Amino acid sequence: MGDLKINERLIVINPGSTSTKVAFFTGDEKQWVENIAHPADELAVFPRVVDQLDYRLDALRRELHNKNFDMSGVTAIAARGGLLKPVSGGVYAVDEVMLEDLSEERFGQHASNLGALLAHKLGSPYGIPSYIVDPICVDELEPVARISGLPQIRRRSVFHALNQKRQARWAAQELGKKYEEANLIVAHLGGGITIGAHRRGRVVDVNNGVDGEGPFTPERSGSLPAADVVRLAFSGRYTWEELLRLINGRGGFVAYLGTNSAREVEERAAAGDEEADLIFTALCYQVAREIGACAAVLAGRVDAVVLTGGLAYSRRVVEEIRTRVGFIAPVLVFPGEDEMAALAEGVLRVLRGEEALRSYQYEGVGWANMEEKVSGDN
Ligand SMILES: Nc1ncnc2c1ncn2[C@@H]1O[C@H](COP(=O)(O)OP(=O)(O)O)[C@@H](O)[C@H]1O
Ligand SMILES: CCCC(=O)OP(=O)(O)O
Repeated sequence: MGDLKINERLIVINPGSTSTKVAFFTGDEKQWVENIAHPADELAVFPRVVDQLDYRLDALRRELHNKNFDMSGVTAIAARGGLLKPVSGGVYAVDEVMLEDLSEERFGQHASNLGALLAHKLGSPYGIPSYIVDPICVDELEPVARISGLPQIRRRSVFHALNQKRQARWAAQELGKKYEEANLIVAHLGGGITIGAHRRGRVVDVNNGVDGEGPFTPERSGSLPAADVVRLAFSGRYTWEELLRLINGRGGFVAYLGTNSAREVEERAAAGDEEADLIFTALCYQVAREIGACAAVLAGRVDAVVLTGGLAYSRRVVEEIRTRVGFIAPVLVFPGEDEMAALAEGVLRVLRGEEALRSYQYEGVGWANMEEKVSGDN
């Protein structure tokens, strides 16, 4: 008998704030990936993120058409998952309830909300099923981690679940353990920064990466003294939108130094710019402090600290963090991220029967009372 292996054919869709990435996989092999740029002036005409749907769909269809791509043989579409109700990590079939929540932006605005909507619009005319994998709303917080300090404000879990869980699996493998057996602290260090305490396969605490929790980042403010935020909000100097934009988009390096490029800040610091040097050090310091907090969450039983995302390419970032947290556990460095591969791998695990498919409409964790509209401003 010949070694007959039929590979799954997957389209992967990942909408970001200024581009939509699309890739084609046969099995685990990435055949091609394209980054469709969406210029700021073209996006500016859409009041809400969800209003960009048809515009991005046209661009996606154009790209596939230009490639003479044949949709008929596609097994499944994997898409980045956005702000939905809180759910456990895993792979979810795109269903009507999910599509409705996203169309109405019921849990907030984020470019990743468009993933499932685009996948469904692209695939359903051909009967191709769509899935999301470890969406940014993965919420595995323990009850104690949900307490903010004010009953009116509930902590929620919004983080780079897709990349964190993928890198955590790699780290566990390197340690000779299963993800479900390991205690890990994973720091995703990109334009946004989230740091999660992974206890035996569940992220029991993590800073909310879009609502201003945790370290500051190349373009986000991170946690701020609450009373000062109130003073700023009522100073008359900023509109609601401007203030939210300072927290998310125009904070961090952008606010202090006018750039969101950590690479540029590092170069400026190396060339003798003292302000750049201080701010760069402060980012690493805040990341280390958050990692320390996660070590306490895990009661000190930590198998490894994992650094990932674009900033983990920087030797200085890694060394500054390692110097402060190396006493906790070995520091493993997996620079960058490959969300397209992570999405494909998740759907393949389900198609191959290695992981159970989850249902969005029948699943949900956390908050008993979801009547208030959550955030919605990012
Ligand atoms: N070699 C490097 N040295 C320092 N910073 C880097 C390096 N490579 C990428 N970065 C920084 O990483 C950040 C982007 O991280 P990335 O994970 O790609 O972001 P995003 O969240 O946009 O996907 C940028 O600030 C970029 O300057
Ligand atoms: C915090 C999770 C979502 C997020 O902010 O992703 P990006 O950093 O890629 O914008």
